[in-house]
Amino acid sequence: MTVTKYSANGNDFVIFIAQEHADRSELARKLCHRQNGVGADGMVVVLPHRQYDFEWEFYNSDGSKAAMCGNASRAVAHFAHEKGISKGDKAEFLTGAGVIRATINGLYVVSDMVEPKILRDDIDEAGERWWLIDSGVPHLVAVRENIDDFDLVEARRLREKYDANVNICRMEEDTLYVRTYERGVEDETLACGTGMVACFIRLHKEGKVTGQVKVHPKSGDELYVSYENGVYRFGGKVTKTFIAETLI
Ligand SMILES: N[C@@H](CCC[C@H](N)C(=O)O)C(=O)O
Repeated sequence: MTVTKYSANGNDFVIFIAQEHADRSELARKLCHRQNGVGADGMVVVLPHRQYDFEWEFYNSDGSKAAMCGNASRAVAHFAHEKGISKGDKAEFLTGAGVIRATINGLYVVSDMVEPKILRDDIDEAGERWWLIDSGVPHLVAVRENIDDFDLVEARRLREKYDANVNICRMEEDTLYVRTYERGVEDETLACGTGMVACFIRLHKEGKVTGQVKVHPKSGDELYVSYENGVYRFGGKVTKTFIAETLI
């Protein structure tokens, strides 16, 4: 099977085309394995769809399925564009969280995110106020002055308790710094798109940001998140790292 490997600012994915839905959890675990497989945070299966350019199945590296992945949405939009699955500079595809519309400009890809849901804004844990936001998948968000000391043991506990990804973020001038412990990878990842967007949403709802901000995930790359005409939008570069013939 031929797979394409992408990195979206350090969040990496194995992508391939299939013709029908199937339970591919075992395959996701194998391909995403860092030593015995290709190695990735997630796996995307591109499937035909009557109405949209395509639809996807998204799997985390532990084989669990997720409704949405912001970074993979940008990587797969680039993949579909290159393969001619989508036409022009736009891609429209169905995820478990709804339809994503992406714009491809060279390696720079912008995704219009699904309408978010604020599930809770009153969670007190570890001396902080957390919001639980569904930006396609559930994210806990805390805003801090310092995000250098991300306690991964505590993040793991919160991830289990709320069945959510866990983010801490800091706003400094016009830049949002974000760190994310990802559900399904069960560790901190170098970037998480829906996590960066969830952090922006909290700050936006609290009136602390307007328009557009630069975002730096742990990888140190620069992306941006914005709110324009009622839509949360998220953009940054993607990297196609290799194409491989897998034997597993
Ligand atoms: N890395 C993703 C999020 C992938 C899904 C998440 N791990 C979950 O299971 O909720 C992103 O860029 O948004």
